[in-house]
Amino acid sequence: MKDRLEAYAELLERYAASANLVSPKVLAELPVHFAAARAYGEVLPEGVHVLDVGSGAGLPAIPLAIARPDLTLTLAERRAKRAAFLDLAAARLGLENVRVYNGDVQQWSGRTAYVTAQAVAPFDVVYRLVAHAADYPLTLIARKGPGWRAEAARLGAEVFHVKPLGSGAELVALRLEAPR
Ligand SMILES: C[S@@+](CC[C@H](N)C(=O)[O-])C[C@H]1O[C@@H](n2cnc3c(N)ncnc32)[C@H](O)[C@@H]1O
Repeated sequence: MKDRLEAYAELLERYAASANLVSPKVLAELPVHFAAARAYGEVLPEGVHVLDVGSGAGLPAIPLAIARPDLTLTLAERRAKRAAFLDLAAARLGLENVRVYNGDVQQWSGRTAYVTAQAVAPFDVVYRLVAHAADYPLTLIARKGPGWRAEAARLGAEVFHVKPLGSGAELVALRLEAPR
């Protein structure tokens, strides 16, 4: 069977323009994005559920689901064409650990203690989107550029993991022990 990451990259290339998925720049840098997605996995314990907010074309959630079949992931994406692509990708890649929620994550009715959100909003804004669904301690993970420390401070969250990803980006994980 073809490598699943390679198959995902081919799907992205095929549907990127028609479904308005990702820019040509992201397509050209896919190996960097796949490496970043693996870094999320380093923070996540065995067997947990993860809510990925604003999954877009599936970064980091699809490569993460491929690398970590022990995780169960909900991919929340409000744009219908992107959600349809996520459904298609999960089916073609045989990702039984992926569920797609097509809607605003503020209406998602599940519960979770692990949230990822890449290129969606500052940490404190993402927290407000998911607070209704949070189990505590709650872990928030994102790839960030400069400025994230102010976001963490606004939230009063503990920063427990920072990993440089190159080009000034860092993988950052925050923990909230109780609701804000
Ligand atoms: C800039 S894209 C980033 C996509 C992907 N995470 C990435 O890193 O390439 C942000 C995505 O978040 C989605 N989004 C923003 N707010 C959302 C919400 N409240 N509920 C669900 N999806 C949301 C948008 O539709 C968009 O597809």
